[in-house]
Amino acid sequence: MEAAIRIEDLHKSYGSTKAVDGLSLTVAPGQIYGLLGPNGAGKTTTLRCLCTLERPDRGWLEVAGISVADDPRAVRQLLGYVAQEIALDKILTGRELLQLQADLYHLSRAAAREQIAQMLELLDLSERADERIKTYSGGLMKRLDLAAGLLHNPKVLVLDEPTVGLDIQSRLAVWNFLRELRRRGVTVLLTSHYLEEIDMLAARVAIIDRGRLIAEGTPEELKQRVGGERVTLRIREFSPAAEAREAAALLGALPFVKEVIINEAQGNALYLVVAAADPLSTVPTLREELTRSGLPLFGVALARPSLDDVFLAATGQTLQDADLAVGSRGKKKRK
Ligand SMILES: Nc1ncnc2c1ncn2[C@@H]1O[C@H](COP(=O)(O)OP(=O)(O)OP(=O)(O)O)[C@@H](O)[C@H]1O
Repeated sequence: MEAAIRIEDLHKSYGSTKAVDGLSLTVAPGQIYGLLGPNGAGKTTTLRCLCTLERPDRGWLEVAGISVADDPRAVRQLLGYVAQEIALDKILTGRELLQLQADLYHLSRAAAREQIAQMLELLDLSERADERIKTYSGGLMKRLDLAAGLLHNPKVLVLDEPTVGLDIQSRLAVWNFLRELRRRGVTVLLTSHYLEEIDMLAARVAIIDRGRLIAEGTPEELKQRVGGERVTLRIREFSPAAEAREAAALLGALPFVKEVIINEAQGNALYLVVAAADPLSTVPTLREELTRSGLPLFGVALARPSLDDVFLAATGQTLQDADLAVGSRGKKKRK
């Protein structure tokens, strides 16, 4: 079957910043595909290259078998793109904005009326459709933005952080909307910071960091690949690095400990992957081992593997920590 989206060896730099560094991925038709990664990982740049808004330095991009470089107009017809920032004319009512969008896409009057009614319904906007956009909450604006992106019935919908900063009611509306699109066979490529969201909605996920693919598969596969139960130990609230290394070597030698990762961003907490049916049963042994070497134990937490563990296993930090690290380095704003 022909892929809905094919990205091969995509490269894009801004000056000395490598935003995307050799990314490849394939999205099957009708699939919801998640791109997960911290701030600055290159997600938006990838989407913008795919949607003809940015020219790649190198690489091959294809939508439903059509080359983005060779036939950008045809690709734009097939695609719907909803950017992270909302740019709506707030003087208009929701319905007027959708009508304007329908005119831009040259929809017939009848088709426009039907599509607009459907989209308003789908995104739970009908009640507010005839009020001016300036009276809408952020969540309502985002939903209207999504409706506008879908008006021309694209086969492939590209969404950049569709739920970031939304209240829970709007997030639920967007999730229901995505599930409905899946039912209708629309291919969706979406980025998110929210691990649970991708875990719940996406058939496959690509985890990217610094412009590179670090893991790809179904959420289940990825979680199984990192395997094991998780035990997070804090020796102290903030442990010196040398002490954390000593404890890691000590605990790493225990037969049921498969892996130890030191999380610098979390006060050198130790993330242990343990082979035990009940991870709680390992805690007394871990504690004894620390006590024997004169080390204290500040805190313990247990968890099943999550997509964040996939990121942690590959990069040595959690997604949230990676976001904070980028935040503190300062991120250039898109013009
Ligand atoms: N127009 C631009 N000019 C200069 N640098 C840019 C531009 N666009 C992106 N970058 C840089 O490229 C890198 C990747 O940015 P990008 O926005 O693609 O990441 P992202 O994963 O989408 O992050 P976020 O989740 O914050 O949107 C970052 O270092 C960013 O500062």
